[in-house]
Amino acid sequence: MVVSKPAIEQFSSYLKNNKPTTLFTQIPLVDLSKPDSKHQIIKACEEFGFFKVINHGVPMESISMLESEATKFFSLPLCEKQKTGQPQPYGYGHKRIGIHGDVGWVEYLLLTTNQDPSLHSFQTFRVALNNYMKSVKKMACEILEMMADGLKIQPRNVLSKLLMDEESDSVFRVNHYPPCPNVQPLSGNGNGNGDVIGFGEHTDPQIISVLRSNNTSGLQISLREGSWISVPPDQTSFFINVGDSLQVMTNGRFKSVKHRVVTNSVKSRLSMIYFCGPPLSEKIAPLPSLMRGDQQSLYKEFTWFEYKKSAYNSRLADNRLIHFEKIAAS
Ligand SMILES: C=C1C[C@]23C[C@@]1(O)CC[C@H]2[C@@]12CC[C@H](O)[C@@](C)(C(=O)O1)[C@H]2[C@@H]3C(=O)O
Ligand SMILES: O=C(O)CCC(=O)C(=O)O
Ligand SMILES: [Fe+2]
Repeated sequence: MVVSKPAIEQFSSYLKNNKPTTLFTQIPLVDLSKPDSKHQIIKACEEFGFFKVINHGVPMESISMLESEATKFFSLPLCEKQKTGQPQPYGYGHKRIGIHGDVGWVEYLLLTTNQDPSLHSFQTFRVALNNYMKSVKKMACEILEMMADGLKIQPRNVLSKLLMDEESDSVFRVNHYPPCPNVQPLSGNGNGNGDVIGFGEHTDPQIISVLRSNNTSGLQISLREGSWISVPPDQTSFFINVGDSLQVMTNGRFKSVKHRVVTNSVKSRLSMIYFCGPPLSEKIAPLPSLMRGDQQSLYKEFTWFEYKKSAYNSRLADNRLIHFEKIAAS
């Protein structure tokens, strides 16, 4: 993969001014087999918009099968990978993320979770993917139901039903970050690895995102006060991001988490992410059962279709929700 030097220098100087901290902050850990996990989920969503999940019930075998198929795919010659189509937005992409000039040290495959035609010439990959997605979707629904319980809202499938809907607009992404030789080493940046951005800072537009990666570091999340912390990788666990849609559905009680990926100079990183999206026609608004007394919505009314359209017209680092906020009356 070739990235022009000016682009790399641009990233290096960006990172110099956005150094991650190594504060003693711990990533919230939720053990799904514990009876109090619903309370831990709520706390983590309120404080970080992010948490790690163990005892998730996704068989290690289906994770490893997908990882191995994805690794095989990314080691194919470029022309083979391009048979899955140009990312519009679905298909194989490298370096360019979206269509508005964002770039990263990454190649990826972006797919719909329905019968995506992109993988028709990669049957074993498709089988491994379907198998994996089935278990991950089940876990995501369980987490969304625990969230409803923790928020004390009824019915408990108020969020998970959006994923179960046949029309659910969920997306699946596999990212491969090849090792990236350091161009301009930075001292003391706290992450001990590359200086180049693999995937620029952003929030995910959907409800939640369910991420699994191999044991290579790179993912960082932004804390509320603006500092960045590195997420220690754990290939046996999953990481959950609160997306913009869940921020709106909780009327700002949960905040979508800003995150990014920096490259590693020695090891490659492989991540697979299930972005849990509602049906396109779904109205994204604060859940009525969460609104107390005369509490007002912080957001204008919109559908997922409207939000997605606007989001896909934005740059990665943009604040996408700002266009949908109500102007506070003074
Ligand atoms: C620059 C962009 C890539 C993105 C669409 C967008 O215009 C802004 C949101 C981006 C994002 C981030 C989370 C997911 O990776 C993604 C698939 C999504 O739903 O929103 C990507 C989009 C993409 O890669 O096309
Ligand atoms: O690859 C990763 O670890 C995270 C990528 C990401 O945030 C995304 O694809 O939206
Ligand atoms: Fe993301």
